[in-house]
Amino acid sequence: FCQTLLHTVIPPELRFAFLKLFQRLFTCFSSYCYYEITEIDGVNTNELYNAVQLYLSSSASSAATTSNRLSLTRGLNSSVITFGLANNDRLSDVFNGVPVVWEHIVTPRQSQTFSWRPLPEEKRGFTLRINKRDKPRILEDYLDFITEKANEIRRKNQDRLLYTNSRGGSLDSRGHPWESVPFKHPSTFETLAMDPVKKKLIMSDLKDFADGQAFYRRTGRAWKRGYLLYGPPGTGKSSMIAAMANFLVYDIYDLELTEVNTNSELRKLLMKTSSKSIIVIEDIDCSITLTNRKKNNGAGGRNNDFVPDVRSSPGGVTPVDLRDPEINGSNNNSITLSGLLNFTDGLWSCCGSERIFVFTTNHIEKLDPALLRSGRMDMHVFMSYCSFPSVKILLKNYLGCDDGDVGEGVLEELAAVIDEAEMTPADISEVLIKNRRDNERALRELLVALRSRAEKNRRLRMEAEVEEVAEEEKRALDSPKEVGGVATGGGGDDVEVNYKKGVDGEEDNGIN
Ligand SMILES: Nc1ncnc2c1ncn2[C@@H]1O[C@H](COP(=O)(O)OP(=O)(O)OP(=O)(O)O)[C@@H](O)[C@H]1O
Ligand SMILES: [Mg+2]
Repeated sequence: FCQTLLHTVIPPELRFAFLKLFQRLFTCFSSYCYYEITEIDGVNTNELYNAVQLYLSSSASSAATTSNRLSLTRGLNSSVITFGLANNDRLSDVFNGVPVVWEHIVTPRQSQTFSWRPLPEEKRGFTLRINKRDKPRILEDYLDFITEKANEIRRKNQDRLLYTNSRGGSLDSRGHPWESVPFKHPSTFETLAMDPVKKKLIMSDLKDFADGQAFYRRTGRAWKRGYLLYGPPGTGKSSMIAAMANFLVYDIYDLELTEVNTNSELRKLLMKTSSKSIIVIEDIDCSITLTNRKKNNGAGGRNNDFVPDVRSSPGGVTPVDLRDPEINGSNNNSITLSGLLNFTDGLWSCCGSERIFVFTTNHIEKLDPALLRSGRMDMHVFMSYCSFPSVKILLKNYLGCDDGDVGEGVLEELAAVIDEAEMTPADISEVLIKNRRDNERALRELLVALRSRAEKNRRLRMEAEVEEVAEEEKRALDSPKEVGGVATGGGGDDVEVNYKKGVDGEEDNGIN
């Protein structure tokens, strides 16, 4: 109305000045402030515009039931469809109890101004309207909140990625040492068969970690956490990593140590990982060989060195043998234990933040104590053979059987035999998958498998006991009589651990 009045009453040469004056007056008397966030800021893309668009998409999706017109988009690398504000539409929002209004304004671009890159034909922008008296109280916090929320949505909308360094040290066209594929592993904590108490403990630990930015800053600790998963093959170590990634919505970096030749290469790989990620070294005892630290101490060489395993190196050739004292002098041409430890908790480990390191092994007793000492791997998680609570989870996953669906007798029999059978969740899954069309048959077959495995274990144990007694008798006959009753300490430095025991040989509940 005002503009029409302006056009008819005011002469053209005075119109612009009048318009300016009118706008000033309007701003003075209006109780609102207006902020324009344009899509293109000069020639650059305005990050804030993208952030607002994403942030409003979450509000728009909830308004989808009431609004007639919304825009829909699906980003590159994403399987999620996002809602958005349609052109020249409005949306109300409330932040800290303060109402604000967003308007999406799209106007045709007047004339193509000179630019190094082609500009879109439309000028797009958001206008934020805030009450003047609320502005100092919320504006900055609100924009920070929007940026943070947008990052979170962006991450959730994008498929997570599984990275690998299987290309060796070579870089891609963007100078990146990691290759990636979309990560779509379906394992979750719900499907993971393990002791529910242990599971809850791990989940709350992960949650505390993800929410712990303030805690880590306050205590001066790098925002990272280390997990060591150990146990027999097929007990769910890799499945647990996938469940962790799905739970936290993190990317995974699967580090193939045999492809890394030097400590500096390892450091570069670390520097190229993003935050909110899980860095995994699987089967750490197989991918590298640990030289005996104590033995090397006297030799003058560096004592805490891993050597890439000859068997797993391409062509069976070890890049540099650190056990050779002549080569041992330089630490630049091979990967060492100290390099690996620096990787996990040295100064370099905190470039970036919110990262989880996970090592897995079938043989914890083969690992260097330096890797196991407290503070290095924050949590040692023992993945055990299938227990009674775990088998119930598998029955639910594979057969859809809840507690009430399985007869009391069958449950009792399962409980009686499961521990002695020492079957892994992978073994039990196989039996259940094969018979999944017929629940009764599946349970029958499972009991048969468990009983036969338990019987086999019993026999093996008895044979071992007989053998041990025979060995002891033989030793007693062979050894000269002990004088003075002083026993000498035997054995090496190795810490003896079996799957039922913790690192120190004490009874272990599976989590240290
Ligand atoms: N705890 C578990 N819960 C559910 N499924 C499991 C579990 N453990 C193993 N499985 C099943 O067995 C298969 C192999 O498990 P997974 O690869 O996680 O074992 P692993 O401990 O990593 O073995 P390895 O030590 O050989 O790497 C998985 O595909 C999964 O279906
Ligand atoms: Mg595995």
